[in-house]
Amino acid sequence: MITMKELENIKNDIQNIAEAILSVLNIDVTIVDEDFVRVAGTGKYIGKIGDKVDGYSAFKKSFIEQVSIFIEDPKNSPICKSCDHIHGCKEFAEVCCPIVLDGKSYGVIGLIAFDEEQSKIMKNNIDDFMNFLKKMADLISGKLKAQIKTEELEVEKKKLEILLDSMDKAVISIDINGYVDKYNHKFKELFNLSDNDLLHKNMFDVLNFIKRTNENNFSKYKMGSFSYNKRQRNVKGIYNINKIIIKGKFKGYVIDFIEKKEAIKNYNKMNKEYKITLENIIGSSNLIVQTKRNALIASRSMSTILITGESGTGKELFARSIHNHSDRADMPFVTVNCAAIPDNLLESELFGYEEGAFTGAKKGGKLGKFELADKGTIFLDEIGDMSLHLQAKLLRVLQERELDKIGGKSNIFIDVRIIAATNKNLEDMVKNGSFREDLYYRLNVIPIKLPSLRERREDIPLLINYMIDEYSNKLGKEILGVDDNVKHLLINYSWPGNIRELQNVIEYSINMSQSKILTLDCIPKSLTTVEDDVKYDDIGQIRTLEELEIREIKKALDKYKDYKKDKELAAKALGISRATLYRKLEKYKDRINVYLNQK
Ligand SMILES: Nc1ncnc2c1ncn2[C@@H]1O[C@H](COP(=O)(O)OP(=O)(O)OP(=O)(O)O)[C@@H](O)[C@H]1O
Repeated sequence: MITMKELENIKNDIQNIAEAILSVLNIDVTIVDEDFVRVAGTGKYIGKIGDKVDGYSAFKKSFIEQVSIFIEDPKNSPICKSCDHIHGCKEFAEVCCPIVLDGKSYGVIGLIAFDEEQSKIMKNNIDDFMNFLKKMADLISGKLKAQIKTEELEVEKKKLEILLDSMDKAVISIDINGYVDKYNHKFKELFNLSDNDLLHKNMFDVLNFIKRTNENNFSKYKMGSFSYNKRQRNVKGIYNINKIIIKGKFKGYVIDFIEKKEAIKNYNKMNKEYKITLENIIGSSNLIVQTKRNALIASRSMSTILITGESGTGKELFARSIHNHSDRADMPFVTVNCAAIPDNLLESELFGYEEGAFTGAKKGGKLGKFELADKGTIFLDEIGDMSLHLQAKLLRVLQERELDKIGGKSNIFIDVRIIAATNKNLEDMVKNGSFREDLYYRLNVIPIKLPSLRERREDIPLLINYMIDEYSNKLGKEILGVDDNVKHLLINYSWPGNIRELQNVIEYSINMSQSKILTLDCIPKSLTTVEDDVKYDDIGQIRTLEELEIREIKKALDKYKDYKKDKELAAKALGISRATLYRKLEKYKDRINVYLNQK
């Protein structure tokens, strides 16, 4: 918001307009700003520019009410009665018009007749005079608008410059041909460049690790790594290219650069913020307690770990906790999902490549995840999905502890702890030839098998409470717990998706819940309506006769729910009388009525 008197800023333009009016109409002009200080004038007003004219009542009225005013006879006009200068007034007639922009008055422009002749001309052509004056006032407000916009843009520009300079990334913007537009201090510092090195220069000449290219294929390169060795600076790092597109038109690029050591520092910082430990893994069942104990012992060793378990059992959580308990905790923990990256990209993702390794390889080469994890831990998730070709490469890394980069002249020694995980049965895969036996033994030095949720049902109430707390906070709802029916259902469900599925169910239910206690009506229908044989697993789970009875009654009621004689038909199907069915419904009313209400 500009606060200084705006007309003052364009006073030269205004004076030119005043003189133009005089030369057309041959009548003197005076223009005042919002404080009634004269900013322009002609004739006898020239010497009075800068004077305050607050006694002019017609100007005041015009300014406040935003109306044009014509005063035919100043000495007798009611408007002029309150004017301080009424007695010594030398005016014969006057027209004034407010200068208005976006509903706000900024000043007044006035034409003053100082003799009979001028007054006559004015009176005879008053409509034209008014129109003309209005046009001139619009001209001034147009100039004012442009001036305000320019100042706003300057403020924005300054803010952006400060913002750019306070960034800890080096940033440069270039036009579509690569000519340097803006850059920040960090950019000059990173590459040891001065303003002279950059002024009117082409960035592709200054930083020749970025390939000069045309718009279409440049866009392919969204990021890359670089190695810059010039002007006593030897830096390696990563850059990101962002296209500037305005109204569908391509206007240039903004490129940011980050040094490798900074990137690693940031990576570590992010990891540190996610400092999960074994104590945070919820569960007090014998199975999970024993698994946590094994994980803690494994964390103290440098040997490779293979974590197995169904999807959603917490394999990544365990891997992170093991890293965080190890003496590598302050170094990076780098995750690679071997199933999510296409095989042809996985090799360069894992091992990186040297500059010029193949056509299309980025200048400066690429850092692999193994290098990024130096002195830390690499977590190879879904290892069972790795191709046989890459399995051979990984085996070499495990055996030699050396990285053979694509196109690399020398091998790089790596100090990385490996934790692999899979939900596949690797032994079966070894048998059918889809997983290398030698790699399997190299990975499986310390095996950790995570139990499924249904093998540790006693942990479910604990997990439910923990997740209710977590999601209530996240979703801003006050949920205190679950009712007995929900608890019963969740404990007995088979949980094929394990803890991740439980998390989803709790999040969904909290979203749906209208009360502070979760009831069956907010549980996903998929859980409450699945066939009991699916809902309950059969591994070692023995159901009570009462449960079986309830299950069969529910089934019968469900089957005949659309029939008029539903109870009679259900009783018949169950081989009992209607009276017995009603007796049982009364007995199990809590569990069966809730079930019925959901239908
Ligand atoms: N014991 C636990 N206590 C609390 N949350 C847990 C626990 N185990 C797992 N989780 C949570 O469950 C979700 C799934 O865990 P994670 O991703 O580690 O499983 P995963 O076995 O690696 O799954 P996938 O095989 O599908 O990759 C995560 O959000 C994790 O935080």
